Amino acid sequence: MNNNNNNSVSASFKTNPMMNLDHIIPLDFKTALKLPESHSWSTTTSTHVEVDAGVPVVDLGDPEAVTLIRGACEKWGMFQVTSHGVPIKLLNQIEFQTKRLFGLPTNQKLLAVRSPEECTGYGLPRISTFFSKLFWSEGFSIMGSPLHHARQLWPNHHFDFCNVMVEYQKELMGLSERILGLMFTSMGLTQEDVKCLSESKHPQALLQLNSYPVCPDPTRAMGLAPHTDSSLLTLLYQTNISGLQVFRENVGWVPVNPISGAFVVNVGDMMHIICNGRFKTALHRALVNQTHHRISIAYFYGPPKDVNISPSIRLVDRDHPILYRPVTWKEYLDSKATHFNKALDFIRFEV
Ligand SMILES: O=C(O)CCC(=O)C(=O)O
Ligand SMILES: [Fe+2]
Repeated sequence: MNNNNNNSVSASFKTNPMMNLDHIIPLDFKTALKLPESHSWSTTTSTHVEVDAGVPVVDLGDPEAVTLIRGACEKWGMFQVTSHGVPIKLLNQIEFQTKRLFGLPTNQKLLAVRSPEECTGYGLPRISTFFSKLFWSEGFSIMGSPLHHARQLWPNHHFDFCNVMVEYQKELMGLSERILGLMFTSMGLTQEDVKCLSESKHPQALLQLNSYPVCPDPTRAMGLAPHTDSSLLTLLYQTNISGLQVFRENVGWVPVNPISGAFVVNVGDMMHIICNGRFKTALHRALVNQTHHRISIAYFYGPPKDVNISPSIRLVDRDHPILYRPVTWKEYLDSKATHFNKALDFIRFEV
C-alpha cells in the first residue's frame, strides 16, 4: 500500500473538529474494579432475540456459493465464510500477536498512541467521538506496515508482529477481491459494469485490531456502538468469543456466533451504494463480557480514494429508481467523520 493512500484517509480524520484526547486514550481497564460513570450506558445492552436461523454461512467451495451470497447480502448485509483459503496458521499468528499487543501494560501501549491527526496507532475506536459515554474497548489501526508504531512498543522485538500484519493484509486483500467478484456476479454485474473498480490499481484498506477487556458490568457497558462500515466490504475475524451482533429490521439484535476459522463478511456503505441499495449495509455492534477478554480483527476493504462511486446503471430501472449521487470514498469518509450513521442520507436523492 502506498503512502498516498495512507495520507488521504488520515486527512478525513484530521479535519474532524470533534477529535479530542478523551476520545482517543483508553482507560487502564485492568485497574477498573467497577464500571466508571464515564463508561456506563443508560441503554441496556442485554436485550437480544434468538432467531431460528442466524447469519448465513457460505462455504466458498459450494457450487451454490454465489446464490447464497446474494441471499445473505439482500437479507442480512452479512454472512460468515468458510473454505476461504486463508491459512489457519496465519489466523493463529495474528490472534497471538494481537493478544501480545493488548496484553502490554497501559503505559507501554500509550507509547504508540494515535495522534489526533493520524488514523493509525493505539487508541479508542474512532467512532467514540460521537457518543458522550465511552466504549469498553481499545484498538490499534494499521495501514500497510505498522513498523513506526510497533518499534515504539517493542524496540527490538517488533519483526514478528510486523511480518504477520503485512502478510495478513496481503492475504485478505486477495480474499476481499475474490468475494467482491462473487458479490458482483451474484447481481449479474460484469467487470464492464463496475469499471470504476476493475480498472483501479489502488484499492484502499485498513486493518483494525480490536480488544474488549473483561468488564465488571457488561450489561451497562458498550464494546462498540451500532454502526455500519464505510468500506465496500469488511472481513472480520472474531476468534472464538462471542460479542458481535447484527441488527435485523423487525427482529432486533441477533448474535453472530463465532465459527472456528471463519470470517464474518459485512456489506459496507460503498457496496450498498454501488448496488443501488439491493444489498443491505450491515448495522452491527459489539458487546463485552465478564469472563473473557475478546479480540477481533477487522479488515476494511474500500475503493480507490478519488474514484466516483455510484449506483450501477444495470441496477436502476422504473422499479428501482437511482438512490444515490456519485461520491468518492474520500468525500464519503469526510462526511462519515461528521455525520456518522447519517452519512448515507446526505447523498441520497429525494424520492
Ligand atoms: O469486534 C467486533 O465484533 C466488531 C468490530 C467492528 O465492527 C469494527 O471494527 O468495525
Ligand atoms: Fe464494524
